[in-house]
Amino acid sequence: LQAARAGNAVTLWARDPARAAAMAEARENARYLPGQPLSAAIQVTADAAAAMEGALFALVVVPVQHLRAAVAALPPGGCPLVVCAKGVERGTLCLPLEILEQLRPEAPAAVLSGPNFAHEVARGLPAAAVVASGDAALRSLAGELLGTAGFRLYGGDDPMGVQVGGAAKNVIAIAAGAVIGAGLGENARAALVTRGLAELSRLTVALGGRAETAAGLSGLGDLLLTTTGAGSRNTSLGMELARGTPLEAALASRAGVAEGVETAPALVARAAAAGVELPICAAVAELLAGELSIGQAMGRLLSRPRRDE
Ligand SMILES: NC(=O)C1=CN([C@@H]2O[C@H](COP(=O)(O)OP(=O)(O)OC[C@H]3O[C@@H](n4cnc5c(N)ncnc54)[C@H](OP(=O)(O)O)[C@@H]3O)[C@@H](O)[C@H]2O)C=CC1
Ligand SMILES: O=C(CO)COP(=O)(O)O
Repeated sequence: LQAARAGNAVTLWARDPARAAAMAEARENARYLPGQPLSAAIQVTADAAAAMEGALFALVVVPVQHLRAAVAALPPGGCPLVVCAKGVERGTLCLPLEILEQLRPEAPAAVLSGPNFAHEVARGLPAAAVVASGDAALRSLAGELLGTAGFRLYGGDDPMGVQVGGAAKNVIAIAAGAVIGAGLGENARAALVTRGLAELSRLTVALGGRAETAAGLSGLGDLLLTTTGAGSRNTSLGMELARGTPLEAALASRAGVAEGVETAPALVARAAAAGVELPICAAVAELLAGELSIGQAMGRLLSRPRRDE
């Protein structure tokens, strides 16, 4: 919707032909963005090769645990990819651009991230994001083609920092939701989020990113949105867990993905491999794995003194 609003001819690809046909017919993505009409500039198809033919780039917007399968299913060659997933792949511990690098090593790629609830961007409400890549031509092309006055898109040359921010904020949001759900108050959440930002920054630097990226839109910006926005799937999941809903039931009752769930253990393992301890993210991973009760997790999240805070 934003790409069309910025004046581009857009092809929306969906993997399910029946759903693609329904969207084309209704001119609406009724499942994910109900009530938001698809403008005439948007064509819908289930044919990935047709969607990518002649495209300047493709936005890849699938959850990170499905990114490898989705990209592997794309036709070979094709256009550069701009990935919007926020998380770490379980097993491989890859960040999104690392998955793309393994599958399409020759193709330029970028990551687009920031404080951007999809339903608000879809409505054209003001927002900002960063598009980061080692490929300067791709990041400026994406910025020019997707940015508008109401959707300010900054170019960035620290894709590692941007990816770490997007992954870590989802895990910290589960912790923040748990703190609020447990009735521990706004002071506790602010303390937790600030310490979460310190974890996000440490990991960013350890993986070769820059601390200033952690303080930007894809780090602090998205952390603020996700840990305070009522619409966050990760924060609301944390709230449900704190109120006693079992993880399976909480996941079954929601429509979209909560990336922090699968990302938490992978992020902690990736950090450990880089020699970095992430106490908040580790507590979330152990809570999700059933290794900590909510009470124990709260103790770990809020009581443990940190030498760097
Ligand atoms: N929603 C938001 O506000 C934002 C989300 N993000 C990030 O974007 C990513 C996607 O999130 P979101 O769209 O909300 O997730 P949802 O769970 O709402 O939707 C998942 C989408 O991915 C598709 N999908 C899943 N598996 C595959 C696959 N193997 N091949 C092709 N398509 C697949 C689904 O298609 P189908 O319907 O056919 O199952 C669906 O369109 C996440 O990493 C999230 O963190 C980033 C910024 C904001
Ligand atoms: O990434 C997001 C906003 O920038 C969406 O957050 P949730 O997945 O927690 O809803």
